[in-house]
Amino acid sequence: MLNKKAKVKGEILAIEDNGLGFMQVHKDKVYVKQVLVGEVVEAIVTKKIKEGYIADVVKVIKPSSIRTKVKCPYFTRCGSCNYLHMLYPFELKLKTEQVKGLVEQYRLPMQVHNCEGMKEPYAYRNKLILSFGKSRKNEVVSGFYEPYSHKLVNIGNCLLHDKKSNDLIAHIKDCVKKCRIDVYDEATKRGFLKHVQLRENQKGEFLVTIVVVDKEFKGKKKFIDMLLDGHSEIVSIVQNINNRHTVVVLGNEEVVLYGKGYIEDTLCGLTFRISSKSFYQINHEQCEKLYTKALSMLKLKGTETVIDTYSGIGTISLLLAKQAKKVYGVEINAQAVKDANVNKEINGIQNVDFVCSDSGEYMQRLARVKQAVDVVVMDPARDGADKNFIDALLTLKPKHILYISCNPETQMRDIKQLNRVYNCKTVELFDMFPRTNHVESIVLLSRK
Ligand SMILES: C[S@@+](CC[C@H](N)C(=O)[O-])C[C@H]1O[C@@H](n2cnc3c(N)ncnc32)[C@H](O)[C@@H]1O
Repeated sequence: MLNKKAKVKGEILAIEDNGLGFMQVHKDKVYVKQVLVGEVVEAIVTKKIKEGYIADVVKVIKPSSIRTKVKCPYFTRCGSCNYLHMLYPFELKLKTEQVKGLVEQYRLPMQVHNCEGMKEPYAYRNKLILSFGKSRKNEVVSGFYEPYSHKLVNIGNCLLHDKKSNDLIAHIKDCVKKCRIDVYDEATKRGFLKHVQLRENQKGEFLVTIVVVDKEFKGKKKFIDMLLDGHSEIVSIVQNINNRHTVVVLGNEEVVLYGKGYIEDTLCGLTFRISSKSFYQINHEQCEKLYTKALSMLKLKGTETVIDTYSGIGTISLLLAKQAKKVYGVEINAQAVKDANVNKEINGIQNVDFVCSDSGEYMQRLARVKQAVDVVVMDPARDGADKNFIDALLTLKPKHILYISCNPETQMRDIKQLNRVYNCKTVELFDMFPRTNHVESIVLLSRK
């Protein structure tokens, strides 16, 4: 049993899927931030978790040869990146090895291909959420959260965002201060401004979403005028109202304060409208590679009916439409479905229908009427698919299932259940989130 602030010393035996280095200290498991396999380190315990303890590294006694100088001044505190201290080729290798480990753990007969990285693995994020809060001294703090904590780290430039985003963050912070906007304090649950979400398209245009606790926005005009002054890259500003005291960033209600309330982006040759509440892949370059690979893996003939589940704003559905007879996109977020229907119009595509539904329930409905389905594409959130969904797949038995995931752990868990009916040969990995412990993965399952 270790106390908080206990000093521990030892060798890092593995890097876990969550990016933390594993160290055994007598009977205790200690997970150390920002270390590498084989390193001998001294660390200080900061938190007790179910599996053991979280610790911060104090001194690297024996550094790894793949350790590199970190270029970010916030790295030791901020929770956005966790692999900045590792040479990038080794990050790709680690991600590949970790997925191989999962495949072995679930005893799946699959070959894991090397993770496809970026040439320049920085400045790729097209979305960011700047959170606001107060320090103990009651000063305004704005930035990203520390990992495993609700403490905010005051961020200046972030390496994962381009110069335009970083400049806009600085400008927004300045406007908040100058307009004396009351920021939200998590401790007292008081204050007005919680977060600002930025979304950028390929043209460098921004949709700015201001998340506040109330519809009444005192000093709104002055704030908006100041935000826009000299910043023509802001094409729209939306006020999002979130008065729930939870970790969920966006509320349901929105008011458009400036512009159209959305931005448009081009991806794989199509145009997509994106609203603040809709999902859109955060790495444009890698997303194009991912979608291109996904489509080529399916080898559609043009005669198939495809169900694209967890379809977001319809990106995959609309790309698939060119190669299939009919596509149905299924998405739970009503705003995303609205965007998807507009995207269908913008791109002049007719053979796609979008349905607002829970994907598991939708699939169950198809299973009850024994609907013939050729192909199911699934791209769920990190939790993976639920029992309803997997059971329906096993009843419907489509010829192919293409499973895209941002969490290979839940993806392999789900594939294990499908494996008695489906063959799966390869796992394709794309580094959608360089310098973090996350990776995107695709598996094609073909009925035995
Ligand atoms: C990882 S995103 C993928 C979106 C889209 N395929 C893309 O590539 O842009 C997952 C999507 O699933 C949606 N979603 C989450 N739970 C769902 C559910 N139970 N049923 C249907 N959609 C769901 C989310 O709103 C989100 O749009």
